[in-house]
Amino acid sequence: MASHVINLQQVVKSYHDTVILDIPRLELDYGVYWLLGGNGAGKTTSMKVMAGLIPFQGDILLDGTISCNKQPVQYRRYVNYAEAEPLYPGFITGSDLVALYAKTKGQGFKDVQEMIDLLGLGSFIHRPVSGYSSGMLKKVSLLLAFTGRPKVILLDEPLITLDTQSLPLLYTLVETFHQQYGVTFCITSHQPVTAGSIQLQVQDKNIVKI
Ligand SMILES: Nc1ncnc2c1ncn2[C@@H]1O[C@H](COP(=O)(O)OP(=O)(O)OP(=O)(O)O)[C@@H](O)[C@H]1O
Repeated sequence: MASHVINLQQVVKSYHDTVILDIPRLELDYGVYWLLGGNGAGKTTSMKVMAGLIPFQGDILLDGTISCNKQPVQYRRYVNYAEAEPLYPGFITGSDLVALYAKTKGQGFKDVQEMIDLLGLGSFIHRPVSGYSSGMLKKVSLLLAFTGRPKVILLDEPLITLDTQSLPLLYTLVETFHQQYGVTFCITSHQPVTAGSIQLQVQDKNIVKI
């Protein structure tokens, strides 16, 4: 039987003495998941834990073999994350970020220049990010989440600050990466990004399928 793409085992995340997440087990197979929950429920914390970006107790297995806590570098190579409100040092350019990601993530499924053109980033990608609007920053962070050859892409509030013309482009990228490249998505959003997404909810510190 095929392994689960993501398998959370006894995951507990606390900030100081306050337990924010307590997830005894959660198994996610290939799919597009839509993560719901009220303000402060723990959606962003869940995404950062699944991205392997913040410490937590327990473990997460990718494809049944790669442990987030024991093989963090390998794990993070295959799990991409775009945060809700991206922040980068002001002096760096979008192109610098793309070059850095290309170097660390390796050859991507899709040509980066093609995605730059698709998302309309060409006119500012060579400028320092200190001059970007929040929507421009958001587009760059989304582009970076689609670099390399991820097995999982986590998108935290990908729709906020994006203009209406960009929404269908993002939907297309998600569909393409899911259907053609076999990528599993977990997305927090106030509206579904794709039809047929599987709903999850952060409820009482746990993540449950609804
Ligand atoms: N760095 C931190 N230090 C301490 N507490 C934190 C930290 N980050 C988040 N929290 C707390 O963890 C809880 C969950 O926060 P989180 O940002 O994950 O919620 P969320 O569901 O994404 O909320 P929202 O919908 O408002 O963005 C909240 O009570 C928040 O105050």
